[in-house]
Amino acid sequence: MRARKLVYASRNPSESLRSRLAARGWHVEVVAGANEVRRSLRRDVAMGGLLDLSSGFDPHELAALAPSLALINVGWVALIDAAQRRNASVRQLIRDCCFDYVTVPASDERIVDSIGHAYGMAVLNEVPEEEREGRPETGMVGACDAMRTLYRLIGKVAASDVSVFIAGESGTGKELTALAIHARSARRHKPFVAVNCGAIPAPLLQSELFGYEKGAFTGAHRRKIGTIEAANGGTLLLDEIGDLPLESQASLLRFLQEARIERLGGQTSIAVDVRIISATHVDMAGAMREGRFRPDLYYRLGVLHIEEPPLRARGKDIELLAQYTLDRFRKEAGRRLRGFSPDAIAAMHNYGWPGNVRELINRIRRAIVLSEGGQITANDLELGDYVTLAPVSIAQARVIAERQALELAMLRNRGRLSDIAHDLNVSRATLMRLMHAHGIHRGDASADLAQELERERRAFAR
Ligand SMILES: Nc1ncnc2c1ncn2[C@@H]1O[C@H](COP(=O)(O)OP(=O)(O)OP(=O)(O)O)[C@@H](O)[C@H]1O
Repeated sequence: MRARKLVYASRNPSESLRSRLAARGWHVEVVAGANEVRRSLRRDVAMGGLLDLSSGFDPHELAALAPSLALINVGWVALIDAAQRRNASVRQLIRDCCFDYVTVPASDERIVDSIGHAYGMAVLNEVPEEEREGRPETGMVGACDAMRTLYRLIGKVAASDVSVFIAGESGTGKELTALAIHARSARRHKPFVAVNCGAIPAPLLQSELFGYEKGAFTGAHRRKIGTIEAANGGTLLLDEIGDLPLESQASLLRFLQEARIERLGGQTSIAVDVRIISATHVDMAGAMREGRFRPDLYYRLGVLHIEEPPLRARGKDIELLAQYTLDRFRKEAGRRLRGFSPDAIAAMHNYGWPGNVRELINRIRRAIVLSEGGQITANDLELGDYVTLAPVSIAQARVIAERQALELAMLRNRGRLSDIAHDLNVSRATLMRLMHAHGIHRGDASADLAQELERERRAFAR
């Protein structure tokens, strides 16, 4: 059994209570002031806390105690006298921070029992490390099948040096995945440089990517190294690659073929060794069909293809991510927050998360600051309308289930048409019809292109 530590904050500690606690296996530390309380608490393990308000803490001292009382890993019990029970600020403090209170005089036995329960609740708040973190070394949280597949893929991809294409809806974690690949690759001690191709005006993109020499154009007062050169030896993430203007696509393709760049206004070509990872939420098949993206560049960029799962397809991971976000930002609340109410959990599962993990983080951070109770509710997340699913007819339920099955099979099989069809036990023609009916384009893209990609990959390998 692990040692249970108890911080006993009192101006007048009771000897008999101390010995009763010791007899029940508690390692008791007696402290008198807010600073001592803070120093004796740990954040990484569950602990018990006994706050003897009846021994006389003034309001100023209570305010100083607030950050310690807000720690989620400490199960606090307050001791108060009858008069304090009528005091509004004491009542508020107990409601916000304590699992229980005992009105004194009371038997030592009663107090020790209450501390045991509070500690038990604090233990429940501990999320097992492996479950909470998913992949601690990548900063990625998630334990669902789709995320486990992603971790495996990241491991494999990191071991090779070919270019990687990451597709996925906005906010699903494409940049985080790129970072994880870099961090686990042989290039990890060299730079990781990210450039958002969609955010830089087209006329400036060439000089941003390739750099320029002094005097290359009006205003070029000194030489500037471009992002490709800045990433030399390391990894370059071309984010929102689907928005890359055609002019830059030609220059990028040339660089990929020759592994050399020329700064604007420069005379010499410079050898650059970078690994390219590109990412987009754009439907690339559509972009190529409409002539907005060069297929030859796409094949070069996408030797390996990763599909980032949308948050709505991650099941229980939604709760893991929510808890992780709350733990990360809870200090912004300035008071104790004891997790999510059941209606908040239900709403998080019912909602479709168009903005994916980024939206989840934003909603929770806003709720941490604005919520007033001890728990974050569906209304705090502005998801009050999603607590119960609107009644659905059998026909609607079929459509929802069908789409879900399609999305999951596409993730499992990374867009390979014949495998998806096999998985779902339908013909390829039926699969195409279903995808069309559900307006699923990305899978369409990866499906058709995966085959061409595979051909290209083989051609490169030869
Ligand atoms: N699995 C995860 N675990 C923890 N945090 C995550 C996870 N996935 C994404 N995030 C967080 O969500 C936010 C959005 O992630 P990121 O920027 O990587 O998404 P993206 O797909 O690149 O977005 P966009 O398409 O808008 O560029 C970031 O704050 C990131 O840290």
